[in-house]
Amino acid sequence: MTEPVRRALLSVSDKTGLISFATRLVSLGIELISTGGTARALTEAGLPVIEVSSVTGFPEIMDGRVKTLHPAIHGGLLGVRANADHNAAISEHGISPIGLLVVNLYPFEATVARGASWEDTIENIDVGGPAMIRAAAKNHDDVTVIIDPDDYELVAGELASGGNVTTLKTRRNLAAKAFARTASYDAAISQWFGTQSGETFGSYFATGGRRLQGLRYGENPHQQGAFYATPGQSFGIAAARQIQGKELSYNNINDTDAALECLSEFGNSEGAACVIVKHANPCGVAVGHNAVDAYRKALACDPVSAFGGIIALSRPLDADTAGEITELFTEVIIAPYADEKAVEIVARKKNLRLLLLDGKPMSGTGLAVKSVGGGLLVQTRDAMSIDGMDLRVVTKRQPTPAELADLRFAFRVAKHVKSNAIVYAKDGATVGIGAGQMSRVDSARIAARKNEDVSREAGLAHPSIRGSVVASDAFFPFPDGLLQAAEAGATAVIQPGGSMKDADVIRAADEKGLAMVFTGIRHFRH
Ligand SMILES: NC(=O)c1ncn([C@@H]2O[C@H](COP(=O)(O)O)[C@@H](O)[C@H]2O)c1NC=O
Repeated sequence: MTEPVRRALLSVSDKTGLISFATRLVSLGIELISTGGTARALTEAGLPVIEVSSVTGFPEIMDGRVKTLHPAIHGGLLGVRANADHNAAISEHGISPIGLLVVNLYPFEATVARGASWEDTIENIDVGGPAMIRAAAKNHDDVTVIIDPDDYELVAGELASGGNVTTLKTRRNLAAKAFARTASYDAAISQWFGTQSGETFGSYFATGGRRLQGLRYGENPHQQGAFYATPGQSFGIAAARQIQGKELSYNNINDTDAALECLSEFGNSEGAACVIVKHANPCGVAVGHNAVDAYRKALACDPVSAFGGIIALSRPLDADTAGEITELFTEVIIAPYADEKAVEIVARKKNLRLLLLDGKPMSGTGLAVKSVGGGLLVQTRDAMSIDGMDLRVVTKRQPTPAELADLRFAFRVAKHVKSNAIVYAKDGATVGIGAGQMSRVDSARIAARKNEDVSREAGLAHPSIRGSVVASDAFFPFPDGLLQAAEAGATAVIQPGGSMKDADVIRAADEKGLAMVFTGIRHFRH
């Protein structure tokens, strides 16, 4: 039988909701113990509070590095109330049991995010807080632990209705949350140390997250899922704000992420950019004079696949673009901002999800983590851009300036298409995308065949792929893929190079009069 809470220890960096919660505790007859800043806030609010230093008989020392790390506190948290020996120790040492612990930690992740100095960052590693959280969570049979102001309401409600006792279910849930929080906190610390020392891939790897939303299901309805943000990071899909529409699904989030990552390739100087994604692959990408121009050009690549797709724009969503996008069934639109008229237009489609980044970056740095059977594959993100590559023309013919611009565009897109990736482009727009084939020749062929269908459907006299350029995410192992692209009508090629058969591939390009550029860098994406 759990004892009612008589004493609560509150030690919080984030003081959101503290006073109203503590007021409710006092009204339930619960005594408050607290550390320096928290005690000050409570006293200023007129609440009775006992300083931790009077419980420990020891002042807070070393700039607060040692304040709650004392047997009088940890004995009060860890003593098992049903254990006679523990109770004897409690009496012998004059320890007061603590039934409720409220702690949130020094803001380490936020400190790193604001680029603080080494000293400041180190001081923001909380030691006493996690020690108490772990103690209380371990002893959850007797102690309720709160690490998140969001849980104040639940606990205050249960205490009030349960005679100052919370339910075991709640205490267990809060203990699980508490251990996840300290693990996630330590993950952030260990990753930060790794990046500082250059030892990113040490013998242990820790990762953590804060739940942004539960998901109705995972990739398929029989799977469960949730979406977590990496603490301290504020970019990409996890930083986006949903303005309207149905709840995001697992696949929506995954696809929107793919769209944003691709979009992040295009700087503002390249004009407005639009990426349309279906099943994590772009099915149309373009740059244009403005958002609607970019959208039209991107859509023209594969309007059939774009049905039910994700549309990402690098410029604010305006009324023209919103009007055209809403003519087609779309799952998600994401843009940096949206003007009022555009929001109104999108609102006519109540299920259509509109997400805004509010100026936050589309992509960022850090590690990419993928789960495999029994483990995690971890790598640095593919931050290599064509702007940083040493391009080398390997054919007799040099690409024209227009071809070169399209080659650079196509290679940027190929980086975001699942391997084997082949991307045909013309005038700043994709005209054919071959994704995820086990053979590069098949990717080249599929993209060309699709373009023929699309061009016929659009009533063009010739497939628009004629006179395009082509990018390959990795080298052509043989001339066959390149010959396939030449047959489709490509006039220039960009690829990493590095195949044993490079000489044969270059010869084939020369014979067909193609210009070919080697990047020296490949962009596998699986
Ligand atoms: N050193 C300790 O014994 C210790 N005990 C609690 N803390 C932290 O001190 C913070 C609250 O401090 P204050 O009440 O002074 O604002 C909390 O984030 C809590 O996790 C500690 N600080 C760091 O380790």
